[in-house]
Amino acid sequence: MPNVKAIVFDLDGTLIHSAPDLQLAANAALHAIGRAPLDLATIISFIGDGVEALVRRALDATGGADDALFQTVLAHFLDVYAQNVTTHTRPYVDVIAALEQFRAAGIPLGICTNKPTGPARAICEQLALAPYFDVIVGAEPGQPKKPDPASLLASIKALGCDPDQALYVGDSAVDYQTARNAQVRFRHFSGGYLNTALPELGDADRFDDWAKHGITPTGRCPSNLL
Ligand SMILES: O=C(O)COP(=O)(O)O
Ligand SMILES: [Mg+2]
Repeated sequence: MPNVKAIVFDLDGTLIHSAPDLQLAANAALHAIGRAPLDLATIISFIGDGVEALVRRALDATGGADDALFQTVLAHFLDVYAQNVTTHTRPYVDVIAALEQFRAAGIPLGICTNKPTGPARAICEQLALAPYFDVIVGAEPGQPKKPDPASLLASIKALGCDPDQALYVGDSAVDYQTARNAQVRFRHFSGGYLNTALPELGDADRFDDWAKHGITPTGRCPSNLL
C-alpha cells in the first residue's frame, strides 16, 4: 500500500466495540416511554449514521414517534449515554498494539466519527486511546455527517496531509462511501458493524483482526500537531 503518511480511523465498530453501551442507553430511553427493549444485533444494524439516526430507527422499530417524542427520547438517550460511554465499551483486541506500531512509525493519526464529539473524546480519554491521536473529529450540530466528505477531509488537513497521502480505516458502508467522496484510500475492518455489503472491495482491501491489519506507513505528513 504505497504512500500512507497519515491514518484516520472511524471509531464505533472499528477501534472500539461500543454497541453494548449504545444499546444500554437506547433501551433506557425506550423503557422510559413504555417501549420494549431491542436486542444487540438490532442495535448494531442501526449504528453508523449518528445518534439521531440510531434513536430514530429504534423508535421506528418499536411503534414510531412524532418529532416531539423523538426529541424527548434523543435527549434521554444522550443523558444516559453520557454516563455510560465506557460501561461496557472496550477497544477491539490488538487495537492498542496496532496504534503503538503506527506511533513508532511516527505518522500522525486521527479519528473521524459520526458519534458526537463529546462522547467520542470522553471514550478516548477513558480507554487511554486519546494520546495516540492528533485530531478527533466527531459529529457537531449543523455540520454534515459522513458520508459527506467534509469531516474526513478536515481530519486529514489537520494532520498536515493531502487526501492522496492518507488512509481511512472504517467498518461500514458509510465509511467506504465517505472515503470515495473524499477520494481517500480505504481499508475495511470487517470485524465491526457492517450492515451493507461492500462488493466492490476485494479480500486485499479488508482485515478482520487488528493483529493482521496489513498497513505499512511510508514516511509521514508534517502534522503541526505532533
Ligand atoms: O455514531 C454512529 O452511528 C457511528 O459512529 P462511527 O462513525 O464511529 O461508526
Ligand atoms: Mg463505524
